Amino acid sequence: MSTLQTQDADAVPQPLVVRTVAIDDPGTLLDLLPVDAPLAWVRRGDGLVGWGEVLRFEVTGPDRFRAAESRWHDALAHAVVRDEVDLPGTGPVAFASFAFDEGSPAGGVVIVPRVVVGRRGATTWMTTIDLGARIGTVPSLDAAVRDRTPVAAPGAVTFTDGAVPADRWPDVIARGVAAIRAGEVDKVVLARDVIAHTTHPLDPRWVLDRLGDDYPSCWTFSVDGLLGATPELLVRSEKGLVTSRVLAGTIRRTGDDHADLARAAILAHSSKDLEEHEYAVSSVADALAPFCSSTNVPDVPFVLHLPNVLHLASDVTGVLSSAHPGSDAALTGLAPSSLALAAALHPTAAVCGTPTPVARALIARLEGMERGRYAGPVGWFGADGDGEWGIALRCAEVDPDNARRIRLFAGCGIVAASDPASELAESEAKLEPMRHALASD
Ligand SMILES: C=C(O[C@H]1C=CC=C(C(=O)O)[C@@H]1O)C(=O)O
Repeated sequence: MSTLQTQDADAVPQPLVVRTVAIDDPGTLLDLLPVDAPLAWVRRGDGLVGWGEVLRFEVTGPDRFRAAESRWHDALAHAVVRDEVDLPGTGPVAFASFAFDEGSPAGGVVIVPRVVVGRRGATTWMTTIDLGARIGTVPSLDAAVRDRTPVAAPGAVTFTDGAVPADRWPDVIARGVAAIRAGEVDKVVLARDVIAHTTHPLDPRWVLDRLGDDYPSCWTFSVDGLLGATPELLVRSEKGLVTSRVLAGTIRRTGDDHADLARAAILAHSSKDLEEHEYAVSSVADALAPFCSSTNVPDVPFVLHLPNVLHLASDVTGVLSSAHPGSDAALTGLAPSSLALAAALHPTAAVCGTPTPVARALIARLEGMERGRYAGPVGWFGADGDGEWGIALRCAEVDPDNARRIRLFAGCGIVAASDPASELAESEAKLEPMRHALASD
């Protein structure tokens, strides 16, 4: 496991100096972002945006979540914090995203921004984070965003095959179905990628603005070149309450509202989709149970309507028990952080399969693609460990060496009754948000 941070490792670590103040309504959060390395976690206009980099930790391997958490604790150990708002997302905040696979070179990255602007309902705030300085006055937001360059369109976009060409992907699915019918696994989630080539280097804000407008019920995120709008919340942990929005089971929308209502009814009664969904819900409920004194797992999913697809969805909730046997929390008396919960939940059967270890091995054998940070946890956490982590879906990764090259991802849950051609069509529907967000019209 390796970690890396922007501070000189041999130097005496300087304390973080953090100040949060209430500010007047700054308008749309995403509109505040700079072109370089924007950070975002926004849904329905609420959430956090950030920029600048006070600290950066890079982690790899099976221990990547724990390593990230311990670096964050170290950074906070001597922090000087003045928080005049005291809400989730105020005070010290770090954004992070992690690879799906423990062996992935993508590992994970934690970024502590210089400036965070947040909104929760009618309350808006700004946090400034620095190293080693004394708490001073907070610069005005106007000063912080004065020299923003206008958002630029990417120009014409062409798409080429990713690791597995689209016309060969149904074979991959067929092999997954065969493995299920042979009794190897109950469910496996298989994914593909597509490469977008833009005329101009991508301005991430172009994509984020469009995703935020088109998919307001999703969590629009941006962390270190990974951009997307995910409908799936891996876990939110806030003052002892945990929530997870589990999705699995999908049908494409037609564009005709009347026809889509009929499709919603078909989805809600599809035994293939209900089976796919049940595996995902169980994986989340089972992973949360050891941490919770009580959980609420809906018996029946609801249908989530997105502009491109309809999903079967279940909101699983729980109350954290402060100390479960055998845990760090049992020793410390502290509840697990949101990142510890995300680590315990990942990978759910919405992105991996059932049983998890066999599905993971099957993905490695069949998929023919390095997932990178696609399908991994992405989100933010604060000094008290509370935070929100989505599953990085409906997303794309900008090539760090070529901002005209962007990798888009989509995957599908496969069960015994899955049809390869239908799954290819479903993956196209899941690519639609990013394809559209990249278009210049
Ligand atoms: C793996 C993806 O979606 C998951 C989440 C919702 C529905 C899914 C499905 O119906 O297959 C997938 O489990 C993806 O969008 O890349």
